[in-house]
Amino acid sequence: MQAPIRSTQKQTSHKEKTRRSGGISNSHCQPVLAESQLPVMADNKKADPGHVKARQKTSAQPKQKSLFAKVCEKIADEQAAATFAIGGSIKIKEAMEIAPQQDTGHPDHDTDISTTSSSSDNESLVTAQTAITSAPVVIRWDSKTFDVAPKIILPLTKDHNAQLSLKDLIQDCSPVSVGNEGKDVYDEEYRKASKLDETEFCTNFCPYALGIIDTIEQRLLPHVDKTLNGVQAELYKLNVYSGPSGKFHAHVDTPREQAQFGSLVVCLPCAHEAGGALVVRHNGRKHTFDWAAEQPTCVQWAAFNSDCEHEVLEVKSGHRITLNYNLCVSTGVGRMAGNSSSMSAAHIPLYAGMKKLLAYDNFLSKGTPGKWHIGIRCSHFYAHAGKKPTHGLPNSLKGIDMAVFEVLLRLGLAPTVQPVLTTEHWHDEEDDFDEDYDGSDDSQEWWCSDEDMDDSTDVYTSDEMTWDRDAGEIKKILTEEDKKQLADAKERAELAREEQFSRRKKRAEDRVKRIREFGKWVEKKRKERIEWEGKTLRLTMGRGLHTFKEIGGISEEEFPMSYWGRTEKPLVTWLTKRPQDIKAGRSVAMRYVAYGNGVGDLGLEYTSAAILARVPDAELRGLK
Ligand SMILES: O=C(O)CCC(=O)C(=O)O
Ligand SMILES: [Fe+2]
Repeated sequence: MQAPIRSTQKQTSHKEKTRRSGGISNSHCQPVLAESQLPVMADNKKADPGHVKARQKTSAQPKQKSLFAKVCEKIADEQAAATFAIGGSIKIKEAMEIAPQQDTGHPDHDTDISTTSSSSDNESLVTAQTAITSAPVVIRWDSKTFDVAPKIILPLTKDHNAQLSLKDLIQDCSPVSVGNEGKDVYDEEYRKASKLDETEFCTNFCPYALGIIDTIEQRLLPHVDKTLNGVQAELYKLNVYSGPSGKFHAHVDTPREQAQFGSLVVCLPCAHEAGGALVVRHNGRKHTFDWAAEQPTCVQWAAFNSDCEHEVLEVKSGHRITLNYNLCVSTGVGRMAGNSSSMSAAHIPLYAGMKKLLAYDNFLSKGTPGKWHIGIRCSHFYAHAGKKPTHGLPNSLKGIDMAVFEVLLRLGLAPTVQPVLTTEHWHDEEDDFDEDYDGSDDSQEWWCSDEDMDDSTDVYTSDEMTWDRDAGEIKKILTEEDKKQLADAKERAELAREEQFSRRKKRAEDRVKRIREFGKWVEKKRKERIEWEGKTLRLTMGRGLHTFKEIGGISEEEFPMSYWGRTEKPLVTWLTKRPQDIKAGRSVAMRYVAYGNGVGDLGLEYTSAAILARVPDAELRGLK
């Protein structure tokens, strides 16, 4: 078991957790980057770099600024509107239509033909709709009482045995603990539920066969050629939330695998009369899946990106029985990100806007060519450390983040995903400041301390004798000549010491001067942050992703330096605003991991990540 990273982190109170919800409800099936929403793409002809170049001499700067602002705005809009949770409902084939041996879980495709009359010409129109239905769901499980594995078929029939099988199932489930600082704890205030682990039951229910996984793939991972990747749903629990008080407080799922991008909850057809809604929140939006009403005639499901906060509201009565799956990206026959020959990134509206922006030869023209980067803060959080060196990123980028990545890749900007370690620090562009500079004005003191000086001579003298350092002994009583030579040596050493001292002093003074100038620069930049080219604030970025390392009792400030080492400091023009919530979100994710839905896997945590892309200078972009 791994120790929680940054054990100094405080736990969030339940109240605090539940307070952090937004109130805006959004359509959960909105496609990412809908064409109609991007103003800069409206005219294909204008998106052509040649046209742009010809026209830009006259009023390029204001146009470029406004295009830049539009692209930034577009990314923000898309991040705000991107799909983070979807759901659906599948009717159970009428019990009477099912022969006893038909509990295979394979779907039936019913053709439902309806006829409507056209009012204008009396012609009949026939529409056919294929609806998938599910067979009743069968669960067999390890009994604590019987040798033979009992089974339950949902929905329950009215007969007495069926009711008994529900009672047996509930009895054989164990109370669910939560992971808190590496220990299993039962905290019914936080989570009241019971469960069977995946090794204790089996079922005929198959989310692939019912089209659920296809839907998830299209809606939550809508980015690349489908032949190169897929969604893998891994069943890991059966949960029962029973009335009157079954619930699960707001939390973020513990990432169990690095390729995990989401969670799928399937609510089985078993009556729970009221309550038990699943509420999923992301970026101030929320989506509620209230399944009580349609029980028990349907299988209902919800899938969401697992870094989104979610909770199960209190079940008032009955039993809410769910199957829980981890959703992982499977790379199939090749790497996912960017490896698709039939890649659709060029059709993502953001692509045209970015391309047009790059066509301005003075876009990002300040600073050293070849060092320009653009950066986009990811909309989701990612598990950044695991036992394996491979992280699963960029392959497991979620929804809108993957769409942005694909666009940059397609534009030849070689994007990378890097962890954002802190948003607090500002760094100088070129200077390599000492790690131990503490930022205070009296820091000059360190350079004149005695310990700091090297011994510049290997002879220590007194009036009468000499100490030979190598031989380790007093050599002889000194003659007058010796004394003179030693006095000269002492003088030379003194001079060398003074020279060294003033060299160091000068270096330190320069450094302090640069720090002060940098401080002023930071202030200036802070003031002009709104300006489009003023977005060069520096985040501490991890160079890359690491294998997991246990670190206990270390503060958040110490953590990046001691764990990630010296961090890279590219000059980044951010296309996303400095997000207020990134730091809070990241902390929240860490707290939730300490008290999340998994036990014993506290070594993993979420962090915020950013997509950085290097922008070649104009010549290499083919503009000069
Ligand atoms: O049952 C649900 O709706 C959600 C359960 C959940 O959040 C979990 O098991 O982590
Ligand atoms: Fe959860």
